[in-house]
Amino acid sequence: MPRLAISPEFPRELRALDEPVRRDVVVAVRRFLYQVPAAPHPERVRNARDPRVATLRLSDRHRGVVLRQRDVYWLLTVLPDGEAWAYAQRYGFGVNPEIGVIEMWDAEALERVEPALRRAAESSEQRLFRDICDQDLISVGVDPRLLPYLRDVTNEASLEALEPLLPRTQYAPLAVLARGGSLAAAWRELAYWRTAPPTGGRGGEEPIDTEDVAAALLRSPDRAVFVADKDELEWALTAPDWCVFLHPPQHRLARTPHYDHPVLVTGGAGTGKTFVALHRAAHLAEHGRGTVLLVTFSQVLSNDLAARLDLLIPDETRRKRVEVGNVDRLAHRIVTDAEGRQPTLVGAAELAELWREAAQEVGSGHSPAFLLREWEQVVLAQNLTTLEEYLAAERPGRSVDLDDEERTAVWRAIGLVVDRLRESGRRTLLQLATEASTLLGQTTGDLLEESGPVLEPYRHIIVDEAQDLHPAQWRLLRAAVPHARDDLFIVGDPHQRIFDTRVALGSVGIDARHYRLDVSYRLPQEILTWGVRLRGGGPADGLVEGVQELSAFRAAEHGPRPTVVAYESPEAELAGLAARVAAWVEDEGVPAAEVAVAARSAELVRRARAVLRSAGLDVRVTTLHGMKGLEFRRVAVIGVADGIVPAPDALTPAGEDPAARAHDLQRERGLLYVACTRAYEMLYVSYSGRASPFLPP
Ligand SMILES: Nc1ncnc2c1ncn2[C@@H]1O[C@H](COP(=O)(O)OP(=O)(O)OP(=O)(O)O)[C@@H](O)[C@H]1O
Repeated sequence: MPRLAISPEFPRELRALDEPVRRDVVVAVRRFLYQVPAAPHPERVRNARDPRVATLRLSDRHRGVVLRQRDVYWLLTVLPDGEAWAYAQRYGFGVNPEIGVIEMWDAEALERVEPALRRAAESSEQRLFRDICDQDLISVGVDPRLLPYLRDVTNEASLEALEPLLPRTQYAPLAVLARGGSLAAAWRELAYWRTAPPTGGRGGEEPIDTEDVAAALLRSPDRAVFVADKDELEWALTAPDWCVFLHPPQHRLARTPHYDHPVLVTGGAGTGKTFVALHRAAHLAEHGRGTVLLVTFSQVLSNDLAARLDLLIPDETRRKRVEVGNVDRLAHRIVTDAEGRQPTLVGAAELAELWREAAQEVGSGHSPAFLLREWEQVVLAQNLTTLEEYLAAERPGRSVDLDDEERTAVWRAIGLVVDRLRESGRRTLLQLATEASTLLGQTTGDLLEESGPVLEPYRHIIVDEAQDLHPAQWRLLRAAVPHARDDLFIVGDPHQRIFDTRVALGSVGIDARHYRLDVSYRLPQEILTWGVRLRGGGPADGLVEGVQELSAFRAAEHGPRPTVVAYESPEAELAGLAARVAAWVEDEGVPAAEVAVAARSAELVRRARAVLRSAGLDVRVTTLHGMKGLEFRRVAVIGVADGIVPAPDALTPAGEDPAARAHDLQRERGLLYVACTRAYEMLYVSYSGRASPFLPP
C-alpha cells in the first residue's frame, strides 16, 4: 500500500468542487490508498520542474497532483486537468537542510522575475547579501538552488517582493540577515519552525537526509498529514484545518509526549495558544493517565472550548476523558459536594455596600474600593488568615504604605465584611476558590464518600486564558492535580490581562517551564503593529517572573491597515458605524456572524445595538470585555474617546493610590488591545470629540 500524506490545500480545493465531482474524487483517493482495481495510477508530467511530481486521475476532468518518492505520495491539490498540469510543472520542492522540513516554492514565478532581478543588479553596486558567503547562507538553511537569485537581490525591498515566491523557512532567516541580523539570529529564526525538540547537537536531531521526503513530511505537521486508512482519510478531508494541521511550534508544544514539569506557554494575540491547549487536551486524552480538566476563564469561553474539542476528538470514549469548565464552577462544585448544598454567592452591589459600611465604621480614612483591593490582592491572594500574618506580609503592587496601626484598622474592616458575609451565609467567588483548595488539601473522607485522604480530582489540568486567574484560583488548580508528570499545561498572554491579577506562577507553587509562541496567524501584520503601539509595546508582568516583551511578536500575513475615524458628534459616529457595517455586510458580502462591534460602556453598546438593529444589521455588539478570547473577520471598536476609554470610574484616583491607578490604566489599555486584536481581516476604530489617550498618534 502507498504511504499517503495529504496537504492542507487538498481538502480546501476539494471543498470548492461540486458534490458529484467531490464524491468521485474521494472514492478515487480511497481506491488509491487501498490499491484496489481501478485505482488511479501516477502519471508523469512533461516539463515538470521536479521529476518526482506526478498526477492522479481523480474524476473525469480532475487530477490530483502528487510529489512522489518510492511508495510515499504527498497529495498536494486537486484541480481541473489543465490547471493540474500547470500546477505540477510550476513548483520546486526540497527538504530544508538544517531543520528537515519539506519546502515548496514557486519556481516558475522565480524564473519569471529573474531577468528583472538581474537588470536591477546590473544597474546597481548594491548586493543585499554581499558580505555573506554561500556557505554561511547554506548554514541557515538556504537551498543552494536559490542562491543565484539571492545573489542578484540588491536591497530589502526586492527581497520582500520575493517573499510570496519562497518557502517561509527560506524567507524567514533571509529577512533577519537582510535587516542586519547575525547568522545566529537567522538560525534562531529558522529553528522556531522546527517540529521536534532538540535532542543534542546543533541541529538537535539525527542528521537531515534532504532526499528523504517521508521524513521531511513527518517533520512538517502544517504541510502534511499521513493517513493510514479510510477513517483517517475521511478525517483529514473533512475536519477543520486547525484540527489536522498545526504549525511546527504549536505542534512541538502540544504533541511533546511528556513533560516532567508544569508548562507555561505565552504568546501574543492569535498565536494559536487556544489551539495548542486543545491539542494538548486531545494528546492527554489519548496518552494521559487519567481525567483531563481543560479550564478557562468564563463559562462562555468554556462552552466554546467544549464545542471545539468535540470537533477535535471525534471518538466519544476519548472525548469523555476531558472535562471542560471554568475555575469558578470547579470551586462551586467542590464546595457543594463537601457541604451537601449549593453555596450562596454575594452580589456585587451587596458587597460594595458591605465595604462602604465597614469603611465608615472603622474610619481609617481608606475608601471602600481601597479596602476591597487590599482584601483581594493582598489578603486573599496570599491566603492570610491572621492579623499577625497580615502585619508581616509583603504587599506587592500596592503603592500606599500602611504602618502597623493602619494595617490593624484595615484588618478590622476586612474582618467586619468577612463576618457579615458569614452571618448572612454568603460568599464571594474568590472565597469559594480558597475554601475549595483547602477542602482538597484536607484529610477527610467526606468529599468523595470514602475514607482516607482526599485525592486530587484530576490527573491533568490544562488552563487557557491564564493571565486573568487570581492566586486563590491558582492554588485551587494546583491542589486539584497531583505533582506528577504532565500535571499542568498553562497558556496565556500577560499583555491581554483585563483583571487585576499579576501572579507569577512560582508564587503559587507552580514551578513551570516557560515556552513562547511568537507568530500570530490571526492578525495581519498591519493590525498587529498598530495594536502593539496601542498596547504601549511595553512589558507586561504576570505569569512569569519578571516582565514580558512584545518585541518578538509578529504576523504570518499582511492585510489592510486599521482605519481610525474621528467624528464631530456621537450621533455622527453612530451613523458612520451603521454605514460602515452596512458596507461590509450588504456591499461586500461579509456574513453578519463574522462582524463584531465593541464599545467600552454598556450605554454605548446599547445605543450602537439600537442603531444597527434599526438599519437591519444583525451583528454582534458587545462590551470590550465581551470580546475576550473570540475572533471575527471584521471588528469595529467605537467610542475610543477621551473620557470613555479609559473608563473614568474604573480608575483609582491618583491621590488615593498612584500604583493602583497606573495598574488600572494598563488594564484599560489591555482591554482595548484585546478588543482590537480580535479582527483577522479588518479593524475599524472610531471616536467623537477628543481621541482616547491610548490611540497611537
Ligand atoms: N494551526 C492553525 N491552523 C489554522 N489556523 C490557525 C492555526 N493556528 C492559528 N490559527 C489562526 O489563528 C487564530 C488564533 O488562534 P487561537 O485562538 O488559538 O489563538 P490565541 O493565541 O489563543 O489567541 P488570543 O490570545 O488572541 O485569544 C485561529 O482562529 C486561526 O485563525
